Amino acid sequence: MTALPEFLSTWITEQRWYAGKGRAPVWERLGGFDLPDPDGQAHITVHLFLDTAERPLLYQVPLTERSAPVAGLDHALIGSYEENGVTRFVYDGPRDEACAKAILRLILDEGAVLPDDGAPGIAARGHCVPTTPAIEIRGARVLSGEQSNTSIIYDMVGLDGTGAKPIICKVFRSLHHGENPDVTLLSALAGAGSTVVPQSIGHINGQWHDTGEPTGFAHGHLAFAQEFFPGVEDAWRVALEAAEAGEDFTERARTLGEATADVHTTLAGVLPTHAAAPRDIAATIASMRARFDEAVAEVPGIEQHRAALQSVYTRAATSVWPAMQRIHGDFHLGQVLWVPGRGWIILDFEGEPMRPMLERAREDFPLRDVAGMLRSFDYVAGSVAQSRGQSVTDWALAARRAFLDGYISGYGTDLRADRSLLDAFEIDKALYEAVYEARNRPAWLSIPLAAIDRLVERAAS
Ligand SMILES: Nc1ncnc2c1ncn2[C@@H]1O[C@H](COP(=O)(O)OP(=O)(O)O)[C@@H](O)[C@H]1O
Ligand SMILES: O=P(O)(O)O[C@H]1O[C@H](CO)[C@@H](O[C@H]2O[C@H](CO)[C@@H](O)[C@H](O)[C@H]2O)[C@H](O)[C@H]1O
Repeated sequence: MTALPEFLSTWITEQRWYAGKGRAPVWERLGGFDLPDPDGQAHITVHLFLDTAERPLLYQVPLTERSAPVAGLDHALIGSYEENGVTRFVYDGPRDEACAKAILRLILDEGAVLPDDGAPGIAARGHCVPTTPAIEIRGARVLSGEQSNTSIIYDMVGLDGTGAKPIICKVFRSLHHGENPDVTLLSALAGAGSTVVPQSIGHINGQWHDTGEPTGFAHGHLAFAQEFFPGVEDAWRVALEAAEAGEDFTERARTLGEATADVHTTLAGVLPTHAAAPRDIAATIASMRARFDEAVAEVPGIEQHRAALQSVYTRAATSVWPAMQRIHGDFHLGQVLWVPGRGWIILDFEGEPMRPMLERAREDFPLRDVAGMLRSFDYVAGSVAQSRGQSVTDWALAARRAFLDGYISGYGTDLRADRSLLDAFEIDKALYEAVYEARNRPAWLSIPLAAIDRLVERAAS
């Protein structure tokens, strides 16, 4: 395939991971490479397409092309086109086992592939964690459910035929020059022996054309593979069920606080940290003010809090700020799994999807994650009130308190000593959520708006 056919462009714009909804895309191909198919039936190509219609966004689109349709693969068929009188059938790569297997094989074999346009250098290189046992892929399927990327689940078998743990490989759909924090942070945590994240298996690094870079090429992570926990529920579901049943959640909230502190302590031990300089504090306060303006633009009613929030931010600026370090960045109950026999497992260190990737890859304040999880317990109450008309405010308050207790006992700093600083971060997260809900789930907008009212009132008292 040389140019991007219309049917493929339409398909891309319909995918959950396509961010440019509501306008016509303008495509440019910045790179691509072929992966070997051991069966020789499929032509597997990973395309990197840039949409230049507005703010340029680069997408990773693995496809397979076949000369005849494959029985049982209709769900993955995107369309067909003619080339030199021959019809080519185009499939969504991750849903075609040939491509799914080739992606993981590149990681397990630490393979390297050349660009398909003759550009110099390596287009993609797989890296595998040395402790990964010798394993073979038995089957692959795409994870169902809402996702910003595309994850493939692999059933694995040991080379001696014995069972092996399944693997999940996240294929990043939106690509950026530089590190993807999900890979860097989860690899660093797993490498440091943390038991509250999945074990890492490996990742793929890629290179593509970028006239904005001095070398003419950009480099970034294309995919990340890790241990998969089958049949488990995320903490959002576990908490929701407990709240609806009026079940005490404080012990689990406390251990989640401890697990969060464990992640922060480990990250501070293995990756750079630095004391918060006046310019860091000023930049954070400026970003909070910018967030407020963004929220007002999306939800004009928030303007009523302008004066009160000015004093919240002014007061926060004079607080004693903790050191800066790498953090999760978008921490909420949906990012945590409850794994029976193992406990809480924390996932998805990609940071807030609405923040530029460069910002997400910098040191930040751990308070941001604490505030994120506090908001999430409030969301449980908001969701139960909406869906069942049931008030679980006390449940949420107790969970918030227990989470903070667990966090403080593990992290060693009493965050309650200067509650106004933590409140500033919580308000900031609720403003982010107001924008997120206004854009994605207007029916839930009242949840962050009620929290903003409450937090502003408390700050003023
Ligand atoms: N290691 C894992 N084990 C089990 N389920 C997982 C694992 N990693 C991710 N998941 C499931 O996939 C979902 C999406 O993963 P996530 O990392 O949040 O992807 P995305 O960044 O695309 O949203 C999670 O909410 C969880 O349900
Ligand atoms: O897609 P991500 O998981 O990276 O995060 C985005 O979507 C989340 C919703 O799925 C959103 O989280 C908000 O809603 C949750 C309940 O669905 C709640 O638990 C969170 O506390 C709340 O922030 C998240 O903000 C957004 O970045």
